[in-house]
Amino acid sequence: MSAAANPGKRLAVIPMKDPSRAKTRLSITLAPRDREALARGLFRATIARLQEAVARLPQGAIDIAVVSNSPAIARIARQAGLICIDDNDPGTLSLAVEAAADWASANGYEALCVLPGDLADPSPDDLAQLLAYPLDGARAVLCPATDLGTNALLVPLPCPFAFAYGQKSLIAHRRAAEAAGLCPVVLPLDSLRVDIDTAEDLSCLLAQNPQALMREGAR
Ligand SMILES: Nc1nc2c(ncn2[C@@H]2O[C@H](COP(=O)(O)OP(=O)(O)OP(=O)(O)O)[C@@H](O)[C@H]2O)c(=O)[nH]1
Ligand SMILES: O=C(O)[C@H](O)COP(=O)(O)O
Repeated sequence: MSAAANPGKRLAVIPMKDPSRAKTRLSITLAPRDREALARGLFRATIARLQEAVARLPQGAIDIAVVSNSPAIARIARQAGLICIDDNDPGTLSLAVEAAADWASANGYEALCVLPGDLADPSPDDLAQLLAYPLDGARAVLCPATDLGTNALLVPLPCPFAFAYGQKSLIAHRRAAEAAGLCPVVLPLDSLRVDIDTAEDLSCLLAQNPQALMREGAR
C-alpha cells in the first residue's frame, strides 16, 4: 500500500500486548492462564463490536487493524480479517500507537482511531458515533475512562502531537492536542468508560458475563 491508497479513509487500531504479558494488575486475582484467556476474550469481543460498528457506516470508510508484536494476536487478527501492523515491541503503549500512526500516515489514511483491546462492553452505537465523528481537519476527539485515562481517541493524520498514555492521560492528551493547534473535543461515551484493569473491574465484568474467563486453548 502507498500514501495514495486510502484517501478519505480512517483506520481504527487496537494496540495489543502478547496475551502472556497482559493484565499484570490482575496477577493477585487470576492465574497466568486466566489472565491470558481474559486478554484474548476481550480482544475478540472488541473486534466483533468494532466490525458491527463499521458495518453501520458507509462501505469502505473505515479499516480495522491491530498493532502488536505478538504472533498469537496476529493470528487472531488475521482470522478476523484485520490488518496487522508490527510495532517491533517498542516497550510502551504510546510508542506502539505511534508506530500505528506512522503506518497509517504512510498508507494514506486521513485519521486514526485508537481503541484499547480491554474495554468491558463497548457498544457498536458508541463506536460508530466515534468512528464517524467529524474532524474538520482540526479536531482531536478524546473519550474518557472513569479514571481519566483515554479509552479511545480519534486524531487527524499525520498526528501533530505525541501520544501520552499513562495515568490521567486524558488531561495530557487534551493539553498536547491544544498545544499542537488542534481543538480537543472530550466525548464521554458511556460504554467506552470502563476497561478491565483491576479486580473490581473484573468482578463487575464477571457479574454481567460469567463466560469471560472461558479457556480459549482450543481455538
Ligand atoms: N502493542 C502494544 N499494546 C500495548 C502495550 N501496552 C499496552 N498495550 C495494549 O493497550 C491496551 C491497554 O493496556 P493496559 O491496560 O495498559 O495493559 P494490560 O496488559 O491490558 O494490563 P496491565 O498489564 O495490568 O497494565 C491493551 O489492549 C493492551 O494490550 C504495548 O507496549 N504494545
Ligand atoms: O489512558 C491510558 O493510559 C489508557 O486508557 C490505558 O490505560 P489503562 O492502563 O488504564 O488501561
